[in-house]
This record gives sequence, structure tokens and C-alpha cells, in this order.
Amino acid sequence: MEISISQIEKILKKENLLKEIRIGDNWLYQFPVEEYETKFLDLQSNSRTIKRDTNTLFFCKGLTFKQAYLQIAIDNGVKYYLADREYKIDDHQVTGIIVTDIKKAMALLAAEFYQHPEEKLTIVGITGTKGKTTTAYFLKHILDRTFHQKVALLSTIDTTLDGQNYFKSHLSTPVALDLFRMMNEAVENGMTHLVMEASSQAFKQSRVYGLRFNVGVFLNISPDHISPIEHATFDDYLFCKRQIISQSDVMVINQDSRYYSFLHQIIDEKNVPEITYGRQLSADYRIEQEARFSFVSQHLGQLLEFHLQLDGDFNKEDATAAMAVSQKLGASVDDCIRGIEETVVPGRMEQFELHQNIQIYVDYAHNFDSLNRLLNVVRNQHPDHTLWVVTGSTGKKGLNRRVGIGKAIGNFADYAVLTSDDPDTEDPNDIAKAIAGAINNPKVHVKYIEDRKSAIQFALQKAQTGDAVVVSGKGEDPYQKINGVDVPYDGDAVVIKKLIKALDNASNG
Ligand SMILES: CC(=O)N[C@H]1[C@@H](OP(=O)(O)OP(=O)(O)OC[C@H]2O[C@@H](n3ccc(=O)[nH]c3=O)[C@H](O)[C@@H]2O)O[C@H](CO)[C@@H](O)[C@@H]1O[C@H](C)C(=O)N[C@@H](C)C(=O)N[C@H](CCC(=O)O)C(=O)O
Ligand SMILES: Nc1ncnc2c1ncn2[C@@H]1O[C@H](COP(=O)(O)OP(=O)(O)OP(=O)(O)O)[C@@H](O)[C@H]1O
Repeated sequence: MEISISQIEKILKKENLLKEIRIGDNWLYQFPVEEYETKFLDLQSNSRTIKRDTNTLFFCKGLTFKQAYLQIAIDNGVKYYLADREYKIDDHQVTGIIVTDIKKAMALLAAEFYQHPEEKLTIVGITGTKGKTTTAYFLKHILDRTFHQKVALLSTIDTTLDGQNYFKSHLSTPVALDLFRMMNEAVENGMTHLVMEASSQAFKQSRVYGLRFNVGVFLNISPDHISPIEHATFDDYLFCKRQIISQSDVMVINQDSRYYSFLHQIIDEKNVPEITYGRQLSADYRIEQEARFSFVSQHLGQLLEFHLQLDGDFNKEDATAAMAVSQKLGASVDDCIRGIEETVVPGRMEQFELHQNIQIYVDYAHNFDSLNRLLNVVRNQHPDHTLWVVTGSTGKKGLNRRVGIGKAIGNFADYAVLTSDDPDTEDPNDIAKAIAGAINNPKVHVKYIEDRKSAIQFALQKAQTGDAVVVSGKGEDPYQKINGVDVPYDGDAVVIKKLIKALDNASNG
């Protein structure tokens, strides 16, 4: 892979991103002609991963970027850097390409460098506050059947670029340099389709700038991701999410979502074909006849029965979104039925049983909407028994989640064991106090146990026959983020399996 200076100049000028080219104190608006054919064989934004003998274009990106990183890059042989700020560089052998928006420039240049892998893949982009990963998993299962296992996946949990081997993801949507590199790898591996989550940050940070989605999916929106490092306001959050509309050839959208009529106006104005789903009579894919593990979907007068392993009415919405996308891409009804039936998602609605009649639910719900819906489902299944919730909330981000989690607990739970969930630099006890303060139901018992494993153990030991224990918020995360470091943690499901074994052994004698 490579990109030449003339290609870079052309793209930046076309997009009106180029401010100036700086060599020492000299300002230029075009590169010296003799440099046009200079080619970069690597794009890097991390001074720690520069390959010394490879001609590299170095991106000085991000609020936390320091001039010292650029100096390290230069010491390692970098001769050209791209930035949206001025850096004082004495070395006249080093050229600065100064742009108005580095993140947009990164996305456009990465696409060119990797020879536009996005044009060689059919791409489904999924946005929504909740259900992105679940929908992506349903889609992967269905489309794998239709397109002979040639489906790459970029999800919050896992990434696969060859359709079979998975590795852990760092972000829901990778930064542009990684995203286009991964797409290229998927193409080289023979993949024909890519299912990817498109987080609000992906749009805000221009990680997907210029990318077209063959199908865009808008699942839902509820207040979340408001913090100094995410979105300053809900308005900004919605604005970022709705960018998916102008980047999609077709939109699949939940007609029951908040702001649907607003979003519909934009879809309409932009002339994007729309496919709706939901529980309303007018939805193109209508969910009806819902039972715990099955539902009927009505589409164009055809009634189809679906069975699924995932409990919860919200998962029926995600399955229906996946079916609507899959049919648009050519999947058969049979592929949809079988793909949905076989899908399980790590850390989402996983269920375990203790002493035969204490039901334990592990789920990733960690804001008001998702926890409220989850607890509603569990409460309905255990109307006369104690509902235990073991949960916490993240430090530094999603700050409004604390009040939302407290409200949801107040609506449905009997006993809350508040604990740690990625406290980062905050005191988990302070986070727990904020949650407890929002539980506006005096009948709810509240206990704080900082260590998550001990908190789960407490609930399992205290629960009685018929009770339900919901362990929520971390899903299968194998770490706790503490002071910026991911400290290894077994994961809720593993902790629970070990505790069940120990408690069963103890009760058997
Ligand atoms: C690492 C980090 O914390 N980055 C945050 C930061 O990004 P930024 O671009 O301004 O700065 P940066 O990423 O720190 O970049 C620093 C640069 O210095 C470079 N560096 C660093 C050290 C060094 O020695 N040498 C060096 O060159 C790094 O390689 C990097 O290129 O500031 C941004 C604006 O505030 C944040 O969005 C971004 O959050 C990170 C990426 C993050 O994890 N964000 C989360 C919230 C996120 O994106 N989550 C979504 C899911 C949530 C959703 O649904 O919206 C996701 O897609 O995963
Ligand atoms: N359609 C939905 N509506 C509301 N809640 C949902 C929906 N689908 C899933 N959930 C809940 O949200 C939790 C997270 O689901 P999932 O991981 O699929 O969402 P996500 O959008 O990828 O989340 P995140 O942005 O937090 O990574 C689930 O464990 C479940 O409790």
C-alpha cells in the first residue's frame, strides 16, 4: 500500500482541508514538483510504532498529542507530518502539512492509501444507543449463511476480518487509520461483506468520514454518553448519530424510536430509501405475537415465526432490524429464521441457574433505558419473588447513567448491591452513592460492596428459591478500568459459574 504526495495534495485541496505546507518558516500552497512522486509506505499516528526504514506520513492527532511525540517520530526518520496545529520544527528537512481538520484528513487519506477497500465490500453500519452489538451478531449469523461465511465484523466485543478468527476490540468503531487497514485486510481475506457498529463517537471523531454504508441502521436513541470526553449535550449526541442518514444508501429504522418523526424528515429530505420496523401497524416489518423466546414478523402481508435464544422484548427488535437489513441484501427467509435462532451474544442476556431455582441474568444494560427494560422483563418473569440487582456505573463517562440506573432500580428491584464498573479515576463509592441517591423507592434495600466478585457472591448467597439475580453493566468485559488501566477481571459470567460450582458443592455437603 502507498500514497504519493501528489495524491495527498489533490485530496486535501479537493476537500478544502489544506491550509498550508510548511518547511521551516516557508509557507507553500503546493509541493515542489520534484516531490510529487514521493511515496509513503506507512501511515502512523503513534510515535511508538514508527518503522524506522519505512517512509512514513505521521499524523499529529488528538487533544492529548504532544510536540515531544512528533520529535520522537522525526528522530525515527519521519520527514513529513500532517497536523491541524503549528509545531515549531527547526529541521528544514521536515515538511509540515497543515490542515483544517486532521481527523477528516486521516479518514480520506487512509481510504486512498488502502486503495478504497470500502468500495470492495458491502457495508452495513449500525447506530443506536442500545442494541448495536446484538444486531451486528444477528446479522453476522444470517449473512454468513447467505454469503458463504464471507462476512467481516467490527463490534464492541469482537472483531473478525476473515469471518472466523476473532480478536478483542478496543473501540466500537476503530479510528480511521485502523478502520481502513482492517477493511483492506478483510478484502484481502476474501470477505465480501462487513457488518460494523457506528458509534456516535465514530461520527464526532470523523472515524467514518466519507464512508458510505450500503445499508445504515438506526436502532434507537436515549440519553447517554454525555460527559466531557464524549458529548457535551444530548443534542450533540443525536446530531452525531443522525449523520448515518446522509452516509447511507438505504436506512433501516425503528419506527418506535424516540425522535423517529424528526429522523424520518431528514431521511425524506435526503431522498434515502427507508425501511421501518417496530410494533406499529404501519411498520414495514412489524413485530407481533410476542412470547418469551419467539415472535411473529409481518412483512408485506407475510407472517413469519421466529424463535430466538435471547430473552427480552428488546432483542426481538434487534432481530427484526437484522432481518430487514438481510432481506434487503438478498438473504432468504430461511437464512433469517435460522440465523436468528442460532444467535447468542456474549454477556447479553446470558442465564444461569443456582440451586435449581434461583435464576441469574448477566447482561450489558448500563443506562436507564436498557436497565429499565431488562428489569421489567425479569420482574414479569418473577412477579412474587425478590429481584436482586448487582451493578455499578462507569467513572468519567456516561455521567447521567448513574441517575438512570438508580431510577430503573427504584422502578423494579427489591435489593441493589452496588459495586464497581470501570470506576477509572473516580471513587466507586461516590458513584454508588449517586446511584443510591436516585433510587426513589424506600422499599429497595441498598448495599455497597466495592469488589465486584464479592458483590455478586453476596447476592447469590442471600438469594432464596424463586428469586432472580440480575448482574448488569459489564457483560463479558474481562477487565475493570481503574486509574486509566484495564485491570484483569474474570468477567461476570465466569465469576458466576465459579460461584455456582462452589455454592452447589457447599450445599451438597
Ligand atoms: C485515547 C483517548 O482517550 N482518546 C480520546 C481523545 O482522543 P484524541 O483523538 O483527542 O486524542 P488521543 O486518542 O488521546 O490521541 C493522542 C495521540 O497521541 C499519540 N501518541 C500518544 C502517546 C505517545 O507516546 N505517542 C503518540 O504519538 C497517540 O497514538 C494518539 O494518536 O479525546 C477524544 C475527544 O474527547 C476522545 O473521544 C478519545 O476517546 C477515546 C478514543 C475513547 O475511548 N473514547 C470512547 C468514549 C469511545 O469512542 N467510545 C465509542 C463507543 C461509545 C459510543 O457509543 O459513542 C467507541 O466507538 O468505542
Ligand atoms: N434494542 C434495544 N433497546 C434497548 N435496550 C437494548 C436493545 N438491545 C439491547 N439492549 C440492552 O442493551 C444492552 C447492550 O446491548 P448491545 O451490546 O447490543 O448494545 P450496544 O449498542 O452495542 O451498547 P454499547 O454502546 O453500550 O456498547 C443489552 O445487554 C440489553 O440490556
